[in-house]
Amino acid sequence: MAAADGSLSDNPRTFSRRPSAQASRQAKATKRKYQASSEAPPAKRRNETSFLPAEKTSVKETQRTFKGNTQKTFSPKKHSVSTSDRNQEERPCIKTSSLFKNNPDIPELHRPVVKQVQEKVFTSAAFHELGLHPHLISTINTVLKMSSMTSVQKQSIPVLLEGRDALVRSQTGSGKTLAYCIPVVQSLQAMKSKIQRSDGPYALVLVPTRELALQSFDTVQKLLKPFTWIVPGVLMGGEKRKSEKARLRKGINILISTPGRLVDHIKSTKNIHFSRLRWLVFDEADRILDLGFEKDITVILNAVNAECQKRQNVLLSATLTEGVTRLADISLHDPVSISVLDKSHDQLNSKDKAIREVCPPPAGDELDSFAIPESLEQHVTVVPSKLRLVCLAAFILQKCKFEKDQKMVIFFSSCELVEFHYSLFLQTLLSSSGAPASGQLPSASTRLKFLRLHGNMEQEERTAVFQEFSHSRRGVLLCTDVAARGLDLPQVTWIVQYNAPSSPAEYIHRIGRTARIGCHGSSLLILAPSEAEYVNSLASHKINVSEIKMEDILCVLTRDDCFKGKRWGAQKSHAVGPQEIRERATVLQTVFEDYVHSSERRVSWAKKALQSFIQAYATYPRELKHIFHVRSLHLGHVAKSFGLRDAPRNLSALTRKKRKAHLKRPDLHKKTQSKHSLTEILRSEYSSGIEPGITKVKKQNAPGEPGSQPLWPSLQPTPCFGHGKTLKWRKTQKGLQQDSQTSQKV
Ligand SMILES: Nc1ncnc2c1ncn2[C@@H]1O[C@H](COP(=O)(O)OP(=O)(O)OP(=O)(O)O)[C@@H](O)[C@H]1O
Repeated sequence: MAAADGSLSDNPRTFSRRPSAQASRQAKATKRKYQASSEAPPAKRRNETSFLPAEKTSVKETQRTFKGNTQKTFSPKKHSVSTSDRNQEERPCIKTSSLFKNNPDIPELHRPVVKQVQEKVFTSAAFHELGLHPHLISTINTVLKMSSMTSVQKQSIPVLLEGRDALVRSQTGSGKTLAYCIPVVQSLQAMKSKIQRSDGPYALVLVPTRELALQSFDTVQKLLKPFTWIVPGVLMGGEKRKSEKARLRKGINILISTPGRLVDHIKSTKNIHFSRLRWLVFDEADRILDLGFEKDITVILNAVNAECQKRQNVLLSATLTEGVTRLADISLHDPVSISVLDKSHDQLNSKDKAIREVCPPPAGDELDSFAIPESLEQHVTVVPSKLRLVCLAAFILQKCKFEKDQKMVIFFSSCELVEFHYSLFLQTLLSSSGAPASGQLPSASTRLKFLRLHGNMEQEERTAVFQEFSHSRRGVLLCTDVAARGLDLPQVTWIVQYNAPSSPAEYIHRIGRTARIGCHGSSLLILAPSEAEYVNSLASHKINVSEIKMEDILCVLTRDDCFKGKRWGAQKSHAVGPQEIRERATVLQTVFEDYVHSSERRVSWAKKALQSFIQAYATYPRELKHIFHVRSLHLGHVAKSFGLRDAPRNLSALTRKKRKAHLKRPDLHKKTQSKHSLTEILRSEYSSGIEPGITKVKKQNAPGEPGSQPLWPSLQPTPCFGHGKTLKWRKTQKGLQQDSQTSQKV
């Protein structure tokens, strides 16, 4: 049964069975792991499986639901079940409350049209004009298949070849990786005394995520093809430390790492020396500071400074925000500011001036805007909370089922939300695609393919997903912000932001996963009516979005006979009206609710996802609190978007239970009270993967009674950490030290 219907089970043996071949690779990886550990899933997976429902709905059953009546009511189906499920089954008909009643009005978007800042991507200048080693030029031309430079490369490479430090800003997907990799390789291959592997690192590149580390490593490896004596290497969380130690012992000359993992090796490995270091590169520099990595950066800078004073330092990002000024201040020497935005670069002696030009103060009107690729079309849709889930599903179907070769990335605010939607869509949307209905494109059923990526996954699976999505021509990747930075996923056509980002910089990086290097791409931001004001906030950063009406998205359901209601079932052709759209949306919502309510475990799983959503919602920074505040959410309506029929009454109990468990572990309790707790809990994808486990619970007040009242007036969300804070370092005799007062600031 489990294998045939491909649904999920919490039995570790069957857990890895996925409904389609698409996930078989991940499944094998997971399975191998379980076998290796006497069939017990690893801790993270164990948590994950506990989220998963115990029982399965067969494909047949799901299809039956899809083809059901207009679904004002539905009869529960027979599941092969446990006692708890039988209780569910014994229930009489359950009413699906109207999705389209009692919703708040969708406000007119008075969208201010602003002139977006734009940069020219390509130049006519060729790489051979740079005076590089002929083998390096031919590698760029033949292996990377590139001939002309991008604007940022044309500006940065000569400056870095001159030996200067630089602070580099250019739009997403404009070729910043090569802008630093080419000078690093050129300078190291030209060193008079030939580099030996055992010399250790000559270049250290720090990146915020493991996937980005792998990607940068791949680029460096390609460039080094003709220079086999220079050895590149990557260190990242989630990999075996022992094998990394062995590689470090043998020697790595260009070392690419995430900060957490490098710190771990600095502290515990004797084989890492920086005495020969010539380059220190911070890619996605602002993000590295934004994620609570500042302590790690302090350790790294102290270790590097202790052994080597003379080196070139480079900071790069598409959005160099305020926080980066401190890092620039302590790590750059007489830097050159390179900003494609200005279409010029200055070779200034004044560090302050360089920083100010590239990294403007946030209050600056013109200066606090970000360049957006010209070929990127940005959209927004305003959807009442009750309709969010059907609207997202309809959008996925519209693009990825009814259109050819669409590759979509959907951003969520937490790992739990990714897991929930991934499993839900696999079990509902994918099952429905098994049998194409009349009117459906013949190949449409094979087009839907779901993948997910977040920081709670095992590294092996993370890497497999990243590779699979990179090489795929189509598919839907559900992910957290772990995929927002730097990842070069080819041919992504749509970016969807299901949960709004916490800063304009994050918005820019998320949408920047499409429309790379001159390609076309589109983005969609989904907002609730109470969040419509966010459009103005984006406009104040010169970000222009055009509106897509919710009805135009839901309209696609009329193309899919799976969602036909009873009334229309008998009629062959009829004009498609708003009533039919509403009925079909209700059918789809019922499919979700039917699935979620088919067992108590699934209901509890949906509640946990809802809880995670609320927790993430409480972390928006102060300057966005007037738009995104938990008090403006309606619990009953939000619950619908998790397939829950009613506002949960026991969320507080869930929270209390978790809190109790939490208090039993004083180490975690202490952690929760530290300023990093929330950032780490919610953005755990950035951890090096080797820290002790962190409970994903935030201390909070007990929620008030759910119902028609606005959500949880008693909940006082913990102020957000990690947003917009300025880091302070002091230079002391012992090296750099973080200003402790600043680190307490929230
Ligand atoms: N000169 C070039 N000609 C053609 N393609 C290029 C050139 N330089 C880089 N690319 C390609 O452009 C894509 C984007 O490059 P890269 O990932 O370095 O962008 P980025 O500016 O670092 O983006 P982000 O800000 O999102 O990290 C990559 O696929 C890369 O191979």
